[in-house]
Amino acid sequence: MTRAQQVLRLDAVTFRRNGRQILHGIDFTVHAGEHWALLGPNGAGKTTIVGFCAAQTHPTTGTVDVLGKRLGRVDTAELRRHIGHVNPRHRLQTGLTVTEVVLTGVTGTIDLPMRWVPSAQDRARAAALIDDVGMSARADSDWLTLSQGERGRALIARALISDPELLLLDEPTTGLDVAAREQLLETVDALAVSAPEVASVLVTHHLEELPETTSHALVIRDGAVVASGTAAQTVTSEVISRAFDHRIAVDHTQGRWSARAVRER
Ligand SMILES: Nc1ncnc2c1ncn2[C@@H]1O[C@H](COP(=O)(O)OP(=O)(O)OP(=O)(O)O)[C@@H](O)[C@H]1O
Repeated sequence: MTRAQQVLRLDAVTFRRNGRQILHGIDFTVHAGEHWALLGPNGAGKTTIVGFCAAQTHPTTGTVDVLGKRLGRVDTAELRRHIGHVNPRHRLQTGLTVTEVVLTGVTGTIDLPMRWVPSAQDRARAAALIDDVGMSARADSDWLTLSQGERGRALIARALISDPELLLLDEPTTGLDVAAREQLLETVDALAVSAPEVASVLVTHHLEELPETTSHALVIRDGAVVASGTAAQTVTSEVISRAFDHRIAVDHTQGRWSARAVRER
C-alpha cells in the first residue's frame, strides 16, 4: 500500500498577535482522504488554525506546508485555488443566482469577475455539483432567497468546483435547524464516497455536528493540543472533558457523536 499523500502539515506552529500568544506550538498533519474535526471551546484557536490551512495567515514561528508547499515560499493565491473553503459567513451577493455563486468558486472570487465567461465545462460541472448537493430545483434562484441551510449546501458545491485537494468547513452547520443540519451533514458524508481522495477539516464546538465520516480529530484548548489522532482515540469523555474544562460524557452511537454534562445526582 502506498503511503497516503500529506495534504497539510503544521510543525511547532506558534502565533502571536498584539502581544498575546494565541497558539503555543501546534503539530497537525492531514493525509489525503482523512476527515478531521477541529474541536475546542470558544477562543481555543480553531479559526486561527484554519487560517493557516487556508493559506491565509502565516505563523509567527514554526512551519506550515499546504499541499506540499511551504507557506512563505509560495504564491498563496495560486495555492488557495486548490483549497475549498466553506465559510457560512460568505458575503452575500445581490443579483447572483445559485449557479453563478457556485461558478465564483472557479475564479475564487465573491463576484463573477467582469468579462469572465464560464466555459461550457464549468457550467456542466456547476450543474452536476448543484445536483449532488440536492439543489437542482434552486439552481436559478436568487442567492438572497435561499435559506441558510440551502446556502450551506450551495457553498459546498462552490468549494468543490475547483476540484480541491483540501476542503475546509468552518462551522458549516451553525444556525441551522435540525433538519437542515442533518441534510448538510449527509451532503458532507456523501463526499467521502464521491471524492474519496479529498481531505477535509471541519471546525465545530458541537459533537452533534460531526459528520459520520469524521476519521480523526484535533482537540485544542487555550492554543495548545489536548489530543490528536483517530476519532476513536480523541473524541472521548476524558479528552473532551479536559478540553472544555467540564465533566462531559461523550456518546458514539450509530456513527454519530453526542455530549452532555455529567451531573452529580
Ligand atoms: N488579531 C488578533 N489579535 C488579538 N487576539 C486575537 C486575534 N485573533 C484572534 N485572537 C484571539 O485568539 C484567540 C483564538 O481565537 P480563534 O478565533 O482562533 O478561536 P476559536 O477557537 O476559533 O474561537 P470560537 O470558537 O469562539 O470561534 C481568542 O482569544 C481571540 O480573541
